[in-house]
This record gives sequence, structure tokens and C-alpha cells, in this order.
Amino acid sequence: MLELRDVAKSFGGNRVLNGISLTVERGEMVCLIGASGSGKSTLLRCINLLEPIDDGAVFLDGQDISEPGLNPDPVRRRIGMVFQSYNLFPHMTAEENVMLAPRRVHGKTREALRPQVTELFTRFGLADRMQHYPDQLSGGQQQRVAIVRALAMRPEIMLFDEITSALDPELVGEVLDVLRQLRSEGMTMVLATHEMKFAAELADKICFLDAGRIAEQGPPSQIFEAPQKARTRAFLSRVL
Ligand SMILES: Nc1ncnc2c1ncn2[C@@H]1O[C@H](COP(=O)(O)OP(=O)(O)OP(=O)(O)O)[C@@H](O)[C@H]1O
Repeated sequence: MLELRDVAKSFGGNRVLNGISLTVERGEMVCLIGASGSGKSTLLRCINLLEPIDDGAVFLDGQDISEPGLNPDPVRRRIGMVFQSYNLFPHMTAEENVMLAPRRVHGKTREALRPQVTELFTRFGLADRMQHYPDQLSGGQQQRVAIVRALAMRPEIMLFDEITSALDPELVGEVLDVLRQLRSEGMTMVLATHEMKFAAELADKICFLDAGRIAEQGPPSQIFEAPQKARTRAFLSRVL
């Protein structure tokens, strides 16, 4: 469904992605792990066309979405992204936050959107929080609303950039449960994460990024239990 071929990206003279090739099949969960600065966020941003790539190509269902000059908006609608900081509008209720993009992009009214949006809030245990403002919600609830907001655009694939990193430890579990649920529903997902246990338990594939390259990739059993490369072993011994 998603294929990266030899993707390269530099910021000034800093080569941040250096020949990344990766495929994500429909329904798969792929986890990007690696040290801070290894390029995980940049990779996700390149997939979502928030950053133009310098070389290589990104294909979504066979279409080259990295072609210069291509209108990114239709592609971005197919690819949802959730960030570490939830970025909810503070002056809007959770429901209004979630409805904003579908109202603007699809021109739908609140009434037309309400059944779908209510269903999403209910599915993720937030039905009683729809009329709350962000400052009335915990960090975990705000992040779950941010996920619901991305899902309201009915994306085909979801990108998650360290979405639990800003949360208090006791709130991490409820957000990981949402990912667990999405996975069981068959959502295609790419996650940058430091949650190694979660990645080991649920990922179909782990990609270990090291200085802008995929140093190692494979099923969790291969990466966590028998890493082939010394740098992967060194990284895992530090974080596990
Ligand atoms: N917009 C930018 N302009 C210049 N340099 C950038 C930009 N975005 C990222 N970088 C640099 O690219 C490198 C990779 O950053 P990136 O955020 O992709 O890493 P990461 O693996 O996601 O790290 P972390 O786990 O800390 O989020 C870093 O050296 C960073 O400083």
C-alpha cells in the first residue's frame, strides 16, 4: 500500500534520510525505532508530504505521491497524522475540534457529521467528553481526541509521531489501547515510538533507524530477540 524507494532528505548540509526503502502492506503496523535524531519524525513527515524529499520516491497504492508539483491536499486526506503535541484548538470543544476539518474540507454540516463523529467518540471511550474543552481533559484524553480528529477524515493509513512521549506515564496505556484497537480493526499504521514493549508485542515489522538509514528491519522477534547489527544491539540494550 505504501512504498518508499531510496528516499533521501537533507536540511542544509545535514543528510537526515539517506536511502530509505520500506514497504507497508495494507493492515500492517510498522514501528520506527531509533535514537533521537535518527530521522524518524522526518521520515513520517516525508510520507505525509509535509517535507519534500530530495531523492527517491514515495508510492501510495502505486501512485508516485512525491512527484514535484503534485497537489498534496488529496494525498494528505488519505494519510492521517498524529503528533506528540495534540494541537487541539483550546477555544473549541472536543467535538468541534474533530468536526473542523471534515466541515472545511468536505463542506459537511455539523448535523450531517454528528452520527459519524459520535460513533468515533463512542468507539474510543470518549462519548461523555464530546462537549468538553481541551483544558477540561487529561493529556491522554486530549491525545485520544487528536486521534479521533485524524480518523474523522477517514484516512486509509495513519502515521503516529511519538504520540505518548509527552504524557504522564499513567496516561500512556489508554493511548496505546487506542492503537491496539485500531490495529485489530485493520488500520494501516506507521509509528515512530520509544514504546519498545508495545512495538515488540504488536508490530508486524520493526525498522531500526540509525543516522538516516534503516540499519535493520524485520519482525519484532528478529529485531528484539536476535538483532544482527551491533548498533541495534547497543541501542536496545540502552532502552530495554
Ligand atoms: N526542519 C528542520 N530543519 C533543520 N533540521 C531539521 C529539521 N527537522 C529535523 N531536522 C534535523 O534532522 C535530524 C533528524 O530529526 P528527526 O526529528 O527526524 O529525528 P527523530 O529520530 O524523530 O528524533 P526524536 O526521537 O528526537 O524525535 C536532526 O538532526 C534534526 O535536528
